[in-house]
Amino acid sequence: MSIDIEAANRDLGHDAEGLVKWALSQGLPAICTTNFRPFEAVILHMVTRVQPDIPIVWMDTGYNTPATYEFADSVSRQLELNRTIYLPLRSRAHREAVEGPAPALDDPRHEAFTREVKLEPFERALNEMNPGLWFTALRASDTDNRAGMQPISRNQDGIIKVAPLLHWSSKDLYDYLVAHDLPNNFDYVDPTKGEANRECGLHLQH
Ligand SMILES: Nc1ncnc2c1ncn2[C@@H]1O[C@H](COP(=O)(O)OS(=O)(=O)O)[C@@H](OP(=O)(O)O)[C@H]1O
Repeated sequence: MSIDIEAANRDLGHDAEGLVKWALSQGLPAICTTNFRPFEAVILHMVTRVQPDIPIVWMDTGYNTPATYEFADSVSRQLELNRTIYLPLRSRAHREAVEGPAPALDDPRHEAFTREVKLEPFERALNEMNPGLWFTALRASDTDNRAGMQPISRNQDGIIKVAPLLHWSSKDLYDYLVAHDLPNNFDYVDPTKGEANRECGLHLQH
């Protein structure tokens, strides 16, 4: 039976938990990516309530704050996440010894840096896990590109990408954390993005 994405977007577009249940009932191998940015416990809690052992994929660029590493471990323990970490092929120490600190956004080396620390590890994760369904916590307010998205789409790899929280506000996310007694992490930076309302390329290419 073919999957009717259009009907699901129409019927469930603003119902985050309904989207998660609909997606996981399609019988496809699923993953959820996370970077442990602010409010990330919401998506992690929501997907694991329906499928406790769903693979959680984190590309650790090597450039997270100590608070993000602590948060990643404590929320993984609290939710008993089935987490797999994908690391770049070269360590941060190695890269910095020969190339120096992370290049700024306007540095011509920035694109290669992003490919090395985030895109290649993600493509390796896709090759190894071969998911048919991919949950992310993208939000319409993140970037102009995301403002034009639907919560469910099929990406260029043929994977059904689901963003259950696409239409949620920060207040909605905050209220969910409080209601479920979940932690938060605001001490977060991503050297591939520089600014929060930028795309690093992961969601433009996949
Ligand atoms: N490092 C890393 N590891 C795993 N997953 C990651 C990573 N970076 C981005 N993502 C996925 O992309 C979602 C949006 O993240 P960002 O806007 O912060 O960054 S990006 O520009 O898309 O890379 C992000 O959404 P969240 O689910 O909110 O984490 C993830 O699904």
